[in-house]
Amino acid sequence: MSRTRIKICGIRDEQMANIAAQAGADAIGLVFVEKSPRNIAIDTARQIVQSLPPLVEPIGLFVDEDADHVRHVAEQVGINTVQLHGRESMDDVLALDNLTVLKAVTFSNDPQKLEELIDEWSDPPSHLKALLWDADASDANEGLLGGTGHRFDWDAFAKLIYSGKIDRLPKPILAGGLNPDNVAHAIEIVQPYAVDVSSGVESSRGIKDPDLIVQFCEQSQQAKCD
Ligand SMILES: O=C(O)c1ccccc1NCC(=O)[C@H](O)[C@H](O)COP(=O)(O)O
Repeated sequence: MSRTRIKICGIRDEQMANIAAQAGADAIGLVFVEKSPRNIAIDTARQIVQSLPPLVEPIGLFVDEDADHVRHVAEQVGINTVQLHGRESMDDVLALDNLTVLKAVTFSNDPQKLEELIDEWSDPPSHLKALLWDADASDANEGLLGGTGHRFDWDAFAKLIYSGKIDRLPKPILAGGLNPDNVAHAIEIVQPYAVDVSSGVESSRGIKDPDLIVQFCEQSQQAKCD
């Protein structure tokens, strides 16, 4: 039986980072997107990274930034893994081959859009380790492409996984609209490599709630995995 990894995104201070780590999070997300309510400064991010216990991965999140900027921030903060959460292409990923990359993609029920997505991300380079599947929320939240609490059709996604059509894609991380009440059910349906949450563990926009983080991790850990 394998274990579903947990990423808590949009951490903004050391205390919350350590609550997440203590609760069992494998990774925390640090958002470098100016118009996000979860955006943090480089100095704050560096302090959070330095305060983390070993074996908890800090992940820097960017939207449509050029490679030099991403590399510069990663170096300043001391992170080795980045999440590209905009409309980045395979070429953008290839330009970051000194980093581990997670690429966010939008799940669509439209077969043609799915085919295009599969074509684009099949046979990835070795530093592209996972695709983070999120809901299409481009109209919501001031145009932000993530952290909106929107979910997508998990049953359709599970069917796609079991069809074998995305076997040549990087490992799937399930995101979008997860919270402590639905994460165990989502894991049981989809059996993703990892789950990712932001607004589902917040008491208000951009403000993380320690109790919800703990509940989210407990529920994820208790879910039945294949
Ligand atoms: O978190 C943000 O503010 C954000 C801003 C711009 C692009 C992406 C962003 N977050 C991406 C994440 O990894 C979220 O955890 C993911 O979209 C799920 O969000 P939620 O539905 O709120 O759990």
